[in-house]
Amino acid sequence: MKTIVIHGTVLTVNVQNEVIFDGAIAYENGKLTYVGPTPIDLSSYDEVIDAKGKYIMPGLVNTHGHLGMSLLRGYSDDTPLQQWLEEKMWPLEGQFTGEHVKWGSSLSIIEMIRTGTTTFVDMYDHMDEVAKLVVETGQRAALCRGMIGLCSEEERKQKLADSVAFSREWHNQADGRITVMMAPHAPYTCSPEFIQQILDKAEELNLPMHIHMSETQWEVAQNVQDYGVRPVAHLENLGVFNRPTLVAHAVHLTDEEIDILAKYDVKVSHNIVSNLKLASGVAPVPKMLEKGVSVSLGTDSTASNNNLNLFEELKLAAILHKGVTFDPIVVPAEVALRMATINGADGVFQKDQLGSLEVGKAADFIMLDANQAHYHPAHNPISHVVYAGNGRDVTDTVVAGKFLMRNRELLTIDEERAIFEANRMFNLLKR
Ligand SMILES: CSC[C@H]1O[C@@H](n2cnc3c(O)ncnc32)[C@H](O)[C@@H]1O
Ligand SMILES: [Zn+2]
Repeated sequence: MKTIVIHGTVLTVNVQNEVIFDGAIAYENGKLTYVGPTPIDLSSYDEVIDAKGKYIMPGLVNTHGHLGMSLLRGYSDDTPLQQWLEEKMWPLEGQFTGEHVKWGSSLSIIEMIRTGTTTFVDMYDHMDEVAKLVVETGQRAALCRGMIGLCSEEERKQKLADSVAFSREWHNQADGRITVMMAPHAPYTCSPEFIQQILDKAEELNLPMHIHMSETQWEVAQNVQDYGVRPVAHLENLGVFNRPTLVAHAVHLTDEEIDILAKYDVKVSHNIVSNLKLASGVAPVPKMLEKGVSVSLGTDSTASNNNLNLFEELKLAAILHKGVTFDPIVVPAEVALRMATINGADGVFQKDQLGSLEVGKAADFIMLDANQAHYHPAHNPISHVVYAGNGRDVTDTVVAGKFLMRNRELLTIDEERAIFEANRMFNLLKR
C-alpha cells in the first residue's frame, strides 16, 4: 500500500485543539498513520506532498440535509416553514423521479466537496440514486429514506419497506463510507403508530434514528394539541430515544427537555441558516452544550439555506449565540470548530473513526489556502478558520485518503454536466 505524507500547518482539532505550525499527517490504506511535527526524514514515504502555506484540518461533517432539494434552490424564499413545505416544496417534490434526485444531489455533492464537507447526512427519497453518487464521488455519508406519514396505509407500508430494503442493500457499503439511519420525517407528519413501526425496524436492523424535532413554535403547539405533550416527551414516550438518535433543529426546547436529551445522549443537528431563513427561531445551543448535549452542524437543504457551505454555519455557530445571549464567551471558536468536526462525527455515530486528525482514524481531511490576506498575521489559525475563513478557501478535499478535489479541481464528478442536467430536470417540473 502506498504511504503518503503531507506537511503544512496541521489543525488536529482533537480534544486538545492542538495546532502544529510545521506539522505533517501521513496515511496509508485510507487511515492516518502519523500526525505530528514534520519528520526530518521524509524519504521513507512513497509520496511527499508539500502543503506549506496551507492549513490541513479534519473534513467537515454536515449532519442534516436533503441533497435532492438543490433542484429547488431559490424556488421559494421568504416563507415560513409550514407554508413553504405544504404549498411550495411538497407539490414539486411530488413530481420528483430518481433522475431529479440524482441531479439535484449532484449539485449538492459538488458544493460540499468544494467547501470541505467530507461526510454528510441525507434524508430524502430515491436514496439509491444518492448512494450510487456516494460510491462514484468517494464522499462519506449517513443516508436515510425520509418517511412522511401523511398518506394511505398502503403507501406508509411501502415507504417502510423501501427503507428496510435500502438499509439491507447499502448499510456499511462503499468500503464502509455509507451508513444508514431510519428516518420518520417529524412528529407532526408521522403518527405515533407509524413512528413505532419505524422504530421497531430500526431495532431489528440495529440502525440509529434521524428525525426533525421541535423546529417551530407551531410544531410544538400542534404536538401538545394532538398528543397532550411537547415533541421531546412525545418521542421519549414512544421509546425513540432508547435507540441512538440524531434530531435535526431542536429549536424550541425547555430546560427540562434539554435534560431529557442529555439523559438519553440524543445528538442534535443545529441548522442555523435554515432556522433563521424560515423564521423558525434560534436553538438554545449554549444551554445544550452546558448540559453535555452533543451538538453538531447541519445545513438543511439549499431550498431553505440556500447553500451547503458549512463554513457559514461554523462562523454563525460561533457568533450568533453571543449576540442572542449578550455573552461573548459562549460558543468560542474552538467549540464551534468541534461542532463542525468531532461532534459531527458523533452525530453520525462514528466518533471513534472520524472528526479529528488522529492516528487510526480515517484519512478524511481538507486543505485551505492560508496564503491569503485574511489568514494573516498567522498566529491563530483556529480563529482565522472560524471567524475569517470561508468555504472558498478549500483547495483540497480528501476522503479515506482519496483526493476528491485537488488544487480546486474536482476529480470524481463532472460539474459542467451536473449543472446542465440539473437545469434540464428543473425545467421539466410543472410549476
Ligand atoms: C421525504 S424526507 C424530506 C422531506 O423533508 C422536507 N424538509 C426539508 N426541509 C425541512 C425542514 O426544515 N423541516 C421539515 N421538513 C423539511 C422536504 O421538503 C422533504 O419533503
Ligand atoms: Zn430537514
